[in-house]
Amino acid sequence: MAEYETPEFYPVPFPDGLPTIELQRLSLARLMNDDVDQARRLFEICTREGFFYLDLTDHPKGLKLLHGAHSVHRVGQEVFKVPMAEKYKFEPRASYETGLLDTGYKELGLDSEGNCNKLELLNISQAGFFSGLEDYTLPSWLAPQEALFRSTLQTANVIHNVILAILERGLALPTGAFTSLHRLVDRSGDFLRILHYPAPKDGKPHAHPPTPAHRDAVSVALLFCWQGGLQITDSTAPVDHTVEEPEDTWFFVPPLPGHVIVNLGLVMEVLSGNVLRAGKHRVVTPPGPQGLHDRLSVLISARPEENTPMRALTSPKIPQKNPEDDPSGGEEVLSAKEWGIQQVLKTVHNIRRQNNEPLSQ
Ligand SMILES: O=C(O)CCC(=O)C(=O)O
Ligand SMILES: [Fe+2]
Repeated sequence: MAEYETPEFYPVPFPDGLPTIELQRLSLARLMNDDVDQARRLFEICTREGFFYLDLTDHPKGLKLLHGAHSVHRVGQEVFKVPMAEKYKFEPRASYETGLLDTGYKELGLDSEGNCNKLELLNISQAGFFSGLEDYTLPSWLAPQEALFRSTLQTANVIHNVILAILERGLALPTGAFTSLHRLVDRSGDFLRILHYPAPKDGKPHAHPPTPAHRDAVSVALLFCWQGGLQITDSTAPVDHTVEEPEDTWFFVPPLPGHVIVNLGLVMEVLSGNVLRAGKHRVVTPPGPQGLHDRLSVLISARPEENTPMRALTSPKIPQKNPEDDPSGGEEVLSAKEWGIQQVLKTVHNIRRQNNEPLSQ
């Protein structure tokens, strides 16, 4: 068995016979070695489904990230056991309701005893550690993991930027057009997130997906998971949730050992004038007997520096809006921070609506 394999994270195999999608597999080593064909495939995927598997086992940076994610998984197995009252003390930023969900604890569903029964998140802020602009202190039950979180965020930032550099070349943008907006030290909403989906107590799948259909309000997301549950859709239903995607348009993306699932976020749609596409996805209760086990995932996402104007960049490959087509004189351009808060709030409200909970809590 290869040293990066972690069979203990896979309590039950992914069941056969389910609708699954075979995402393309790209190689980190080939992307990092400027392999032209591999870069072309990456660009094409990002103009279509916006989801792919990235093999991390063929490059030292990839192996480093993989080991980091495994260690974070082990941390996740322990830290969610901390009493709820302690977890609530690790607060999200106090802007609007949720801020950018880049730091702090958040649960999305409680049982009658006040314990989380659906989904809880721990967010660790990259800017908190690296921007030098804040005094970022983790609660005592997370503080021993600071070095692990720092090194995992740092390695992920390198890989985010490998992908962003390929996308800026594909769009014929000047070198640095994307990467200079995603520096490790920027003030941004970048985060490392541990997600915990407790297994339903009655053993039956949740009536509603614990994470409903959405696209991430980020630039690039790196998702590690070990249980099934992640699904993507080929439905063209609008993302405003006025129309539900038909059930038969959802396909499972099974976890693949040694690989991270990469998905492009909505920021890249905006900056590329919709040439690049963010992948719509959701997370349902893990299928079959996997549903009897808690699900943990680790998500490491890059966002642009918080003052970045959220509008299309200029390039011959990016269709430019003609101001004469817009009698209102153009929409207000939000900063990455304002825009991100709006997007996160939409997703959180959608979860609450689905759970029949009041919208502000
Ligand atoms: O837990 C997962 O597998 C995905 C979570 C997700 O989509 C998100 O937090 O945006
Ligand atoms: Fe997501």
